[in-house]
Amino acid sequence: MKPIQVGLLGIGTVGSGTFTVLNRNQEEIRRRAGRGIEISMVADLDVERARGIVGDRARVVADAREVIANPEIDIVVELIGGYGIAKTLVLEAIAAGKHVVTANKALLAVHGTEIFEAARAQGVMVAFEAAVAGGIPIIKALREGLTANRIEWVAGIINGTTNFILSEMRSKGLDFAAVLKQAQALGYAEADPTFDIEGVDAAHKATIMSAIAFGVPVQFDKAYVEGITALQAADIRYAEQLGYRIKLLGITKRRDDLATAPGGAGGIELRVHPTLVPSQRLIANVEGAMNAVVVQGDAVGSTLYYGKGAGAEPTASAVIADLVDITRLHTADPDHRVPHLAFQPGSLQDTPILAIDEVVTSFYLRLQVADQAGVLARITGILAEHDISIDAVLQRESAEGEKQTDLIILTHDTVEGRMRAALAQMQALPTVLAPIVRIRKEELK
Ligand SMILES: NC(=O)C1=CN([C@@H]2O[C@H](COP(=O)(O)OP(=O)(O)OC[C@H]3O[C@@H](n4cnc5c(N)ncnc54)[C@H](O)[C@@H]3O)[C@@H](O)[C@H]2O)C=CC1
Ligand SMILES: N[C@@H](CC=O)C(=O)O
Ligand code: NA
Repeated sequence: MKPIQVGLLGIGTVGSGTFTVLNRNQEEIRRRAGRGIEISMVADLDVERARGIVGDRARVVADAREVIANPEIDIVVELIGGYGIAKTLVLEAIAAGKHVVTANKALLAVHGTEIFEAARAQGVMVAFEAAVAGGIPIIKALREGLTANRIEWVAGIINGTTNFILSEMRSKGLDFAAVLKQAQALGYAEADPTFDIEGVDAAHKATIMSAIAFGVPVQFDKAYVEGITALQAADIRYAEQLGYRIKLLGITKRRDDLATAPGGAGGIELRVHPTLVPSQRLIANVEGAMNAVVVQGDAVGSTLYYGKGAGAEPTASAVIADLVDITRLHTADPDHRVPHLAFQPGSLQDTPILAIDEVVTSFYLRLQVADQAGVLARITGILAEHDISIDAVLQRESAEGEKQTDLIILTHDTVEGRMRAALAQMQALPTVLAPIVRIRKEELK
């Protein structure tokens, strides 16, 4: 049988990895897919560079629409990125009856509903394993392997660039900007690296996982997003002393307590922020550009998925897995395929994504305070007034003659809105000398 014909849109980091791996493992992949898979056409604005990569093994064009218009092409792989031209091209490919594979989490987190609906109407598949945690088969796990479970929460290190930065800062004491440059040179960072360091990329991925885990539409606009740019070396050190590591986590959690409250509609937490995690947890020890995702299901308990979340060949591994899935399934009745978001389209629910004030976590607080009697009592008094209980307190030994000190407080779980009110009151105290640092903390049990 003639190999299935693939057209690649964009042959940068992931595109070139896909081309290389598909060629290198061609025979093995054919034996698995039951049919050869061949990239016969490539579109990239930089035609010369693209030709340098593919040689005479595929036709290279500058205009992606030539690929989409080619009736010989069965699957279009979008590896351009972003919400702009990529969206137009994906929708045009679907309209032309092509199956689509994409690594573009930004596109799916923001426009997924429209794209999946267009694909359903056309009877084609949109596959996106590479969009979340690169080479880790987390979409496969959530959508298929864990399908028996009522998923309770998902938490993960899902941005390699920021994990690389945090690891290098902690272990080598390196400077933020220098490590970011290294991450860019290694091909981990997004075209616009603010997406990485401000938590946006992780929020795109968390949004997709949330939709699949809980059967709700993708709603990136409702995600709470906080990156690592405000993180200070002092807090990484204090966290370590207290037995914690700071990781940028993407978290999505079902709030059954709200569903069972009188008149409660339930709710879903969807958030990305720096998080203190106990150092003994496996996920706290995930270093460098590696990713890891913990999924808590009611039947299976806790499962952990670990691997490379970025880079050319790890991401290509996921792109090619999707190509194999489509090769195996494209002749199947569309109703017999795995639904895009794991739940049948008519069974998605409109459970609300909660505002950050409604989220429940524990907290790490660092207050720079005047080193004088009664300060600690006043602060703990404010926390008590807001019904926030304290788990641990650490006070830095002040040097001879020093008039200020650092007070570190770990709290038990509380609703964020309550903490916000307490922080405002503490910040107004004349004995609190600098903006209070607050970092959320998760036990991940
Ligand atoms: N780099 C990584 O480790 C990972 C990337 N991704 C995603 O994969 C996608 C691709 O990322 P990279 O390969 O890193 O990007 P890249 O910037 O290395 O490659 C993009 C390629 O698209 C080409 N391009 C731009 N506009 C085009 C157009 N209109 N028509 C044809 N070609 C065009 C560029 O010339 C470039 O060669 C993005 O959505 C990214 O978020 C996902 C997982 C990991
Ligand atoms: N920029 C992303 C690339 C993969 O999605 C990351 O650093 O994880
Ligand atoms: Na993946």
